Amino acid sequence: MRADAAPWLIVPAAGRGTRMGSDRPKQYLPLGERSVMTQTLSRLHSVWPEATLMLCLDPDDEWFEDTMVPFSHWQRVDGGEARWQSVLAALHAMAGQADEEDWVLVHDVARPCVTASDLKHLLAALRRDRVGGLLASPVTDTLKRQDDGQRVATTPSRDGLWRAMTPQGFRFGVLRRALEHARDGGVAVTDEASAIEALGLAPLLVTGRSDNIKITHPEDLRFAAMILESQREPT
Ligand SMILES: Nc1ccn([C@@H]2O[C@H](COP(=O)(O)OP(=O)(O)OP(=O)(O)O)[C@@H](O)[C@H]2O)c(=O)n1
Ligand SMILES: C[C@](O)(CO)[C@H](O)COP(=O)(O)O
Repeated sequence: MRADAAPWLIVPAAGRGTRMGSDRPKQYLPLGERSVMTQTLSRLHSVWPEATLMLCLDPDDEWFEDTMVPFSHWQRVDGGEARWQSVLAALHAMAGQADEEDWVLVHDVARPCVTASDLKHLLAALRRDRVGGLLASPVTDTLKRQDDGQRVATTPSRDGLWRAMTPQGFRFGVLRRALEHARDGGVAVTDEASAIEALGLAPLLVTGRSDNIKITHPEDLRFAAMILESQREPT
């Protein structure tokens, strides 16, 4: 792969959106004039139009058919029960096509507000690094740990704590090894970075905008619409 080549893109979109509680998986809900999925794919495409996209979908997905995928090169992959299984399925589908050293960026379909400038900044930082890493934002709230009920047990320090976001980017070979290692060891991982950490490596934290939110609950959808509107304004 050329040093400035586009990364591979994996978009896990096989979730069912249970916390959203809508009539369809949240990636198919309208967001402005598009669906959440089309908005997210368009943001990625605006930076890497020539990239190959691996799009993980629920094998029983009934909603995808009308979705506009802006990429010329893309493949549909059957997702798994958990997010990490969807990502691992995509990596397995890339075997024989990707080189061990190729960069792979994994981005949640549920994060439609990621900006082009954060995407470019992330990849540039990863290319200077030996491990890889993720967009993240320092925690700004005071944190509480609950007791056995719903009362405060302690107030842990937020010093050094970050919110993990996506994209998360690693080289193809190490990311596949990390997720297979997590699978074989029964390690519960909710993102790619935690699988890499379980190999004993330390992913790089790349500061990203805090408005790269993950749509999880109904109010997040309204919030995402406002963020997209605000991002149209010159900053
Ligand atoms: N088996 C799964 C589960 C999740 N995802 C994807 O992983 C991302 C983060 O997951 P989350 O926000 O938790 O989405 P859902 O699983 O859809 O939501 P919920 O947990 O509320 O059901 C989403 O882009 C989702 O589509 C996936 O590809 N495969
Ligand atoms: C990958 C992620 O978006 C980073 O914050 C997050 O871990 C996904 O978690 P979820 O439990 O699948 O929503």
